[in-house]
Amino acid sequence: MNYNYPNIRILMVGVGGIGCEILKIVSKFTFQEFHIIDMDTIEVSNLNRQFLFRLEHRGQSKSLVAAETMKNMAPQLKIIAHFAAINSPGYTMDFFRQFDAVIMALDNAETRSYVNKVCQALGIFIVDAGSMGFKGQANAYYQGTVCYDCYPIATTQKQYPACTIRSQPSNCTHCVIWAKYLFTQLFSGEVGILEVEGFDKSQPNSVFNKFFKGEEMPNSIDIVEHELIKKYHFAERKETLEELQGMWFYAYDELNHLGQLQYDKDDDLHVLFIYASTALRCRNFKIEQYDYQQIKSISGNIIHAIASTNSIVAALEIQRLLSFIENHDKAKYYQDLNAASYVQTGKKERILTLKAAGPNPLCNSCFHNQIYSKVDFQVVKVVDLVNQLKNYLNSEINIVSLSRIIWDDEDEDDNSAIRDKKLNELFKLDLDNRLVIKSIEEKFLAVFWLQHLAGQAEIQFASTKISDKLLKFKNPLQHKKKERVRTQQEIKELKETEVMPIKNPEKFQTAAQKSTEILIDEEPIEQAEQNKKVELVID
Ligand SMILES: Nc1ncnc2c1ncn2[C@@H]1O[C@H](COP(=O)(O)OP(=O)(O)OP(=O)(O)O)[C@@H](O)[C@H]1O
Ligand SMILES: [Zn+2]
Repeated sequence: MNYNYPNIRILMVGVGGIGCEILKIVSKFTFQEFHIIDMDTIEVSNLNRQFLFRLEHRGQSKSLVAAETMKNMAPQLKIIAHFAAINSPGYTMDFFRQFDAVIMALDNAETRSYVNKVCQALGIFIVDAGSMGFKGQANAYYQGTVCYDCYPIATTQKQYPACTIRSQPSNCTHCVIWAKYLFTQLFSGEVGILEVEGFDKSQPNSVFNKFFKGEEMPNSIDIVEHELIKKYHFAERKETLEELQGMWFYAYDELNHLGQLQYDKDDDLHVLFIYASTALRCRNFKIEQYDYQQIKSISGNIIHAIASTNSIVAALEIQRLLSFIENHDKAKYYQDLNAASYVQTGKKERILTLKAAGPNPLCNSCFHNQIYSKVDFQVVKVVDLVNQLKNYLNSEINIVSLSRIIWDDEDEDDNSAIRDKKLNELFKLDLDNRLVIKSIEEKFLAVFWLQHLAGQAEIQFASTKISDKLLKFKNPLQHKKKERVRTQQEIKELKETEVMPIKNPEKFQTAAQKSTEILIDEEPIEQAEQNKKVELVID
């Protein structure tokens, strides 16, 4: 393999299971720069599949260790590591702007959506993959194609009625969910669904009696004499009531001194509390209890990661990245992009690539009119910015930021409260502020990215047109895609295949039911297209 891309700058977000696989694949490649970013540190539980890390790296930064390990494996690959979250201050649009493509190797929807929004605005190509046990998915997004946010994520998590959790549990999972709400109520400072009152948090006995003793339970539990137990070590047998209380009281006391907490499935003390609380509640309601590992898995919504699924979806991401870099036949290329690959390993192995729906016209992440301005937030007033924006867009407007209306042309009273404020009273100085601008009839007009720039008193707007970074790539090896219609046999297989619903299972089903699915074969052609640059228009 000889993949040389001296003009291409890549950002990879997330250096976990999929990220490590990506690095393995690109270890023979050359890029101008390959940035990797992750805010997390290495845990022992990562080692079985994140092969760039060893036991001695425990507690160290994933991105820094990965870059160091790769130095030996791939000295030619210019890796630049960032030990930070991609959505933290400093990683602004100007940081993103330097990249031609972003590889997402993430484990959460929030970050995916954030990266998607920025890349859609800047015309940066994205490949994305996710895995969940034996199932996985890979997608690619670019301006003008369906984007990550176009269709809301279908949640695969089962929902339980609050009354079942509060007072009528009938299986151990209900008790685990209850134990997590108990954790939230006691240690996070948030109001969970339990909303139990009338106990003294500084008195563990009072808390225990409130939650585990009571007429309403089939089996009320009294506090018995017990020794504190600091660690779970009962894998071989069921623990006694004394032992469960020993765990519960130890964990309660420790957690109660730690301040506000969010449940962390990787923290043994948190899990000890959940385990003991679940087991006690199971005894309260005479429910058969799962073992420690099962309870831990349910509490963290853990589906064990499978290295081979990660490796396949990582390969699909790279395949899409290469097809982006090498392909100059744009029309066909877009068609390919509007497709999602579904992977299934394990007993039934399959990789399916299906055409996705087109962009959602109501999605403002990929709304094509994206404008920018950098001004001095300490100098410019809200009213001046709004007036110039109205002029620029030639419309009455309302402005929404993070789902909050901050300006409405029809609401003089509310506007008067902020019109003379400086921008720094409303917006953050060290981040890109993303505002959605609508007409007063609620029609999308633009996505407006507002940044602070000290000393810039004059307001100017810039906007990108659908960019053509694609044509920057000069690789002589190009591909022409040949379409063919699926055979009846293939359609039958598609319908029978179970796929992973990371996103849009409904969409997959409708796509699978369609009989005119298109498969894309690739064959090289030789024809160079002209270089075009990203167009940045400053009015
Ligand atoms: N906002 C973000 N910025 C940078 N990296 C992120 C961000 N959100 C998540 N990540 C990283 O993405 C990676 C995802 O990897 P993976 O799904 O393998 O999760 P993990 O935490 O390593 O493993 P597991 O969750 O299975 O224990 C993690 O290393 C995580 O720190
Ligand atoms: Zn969209």
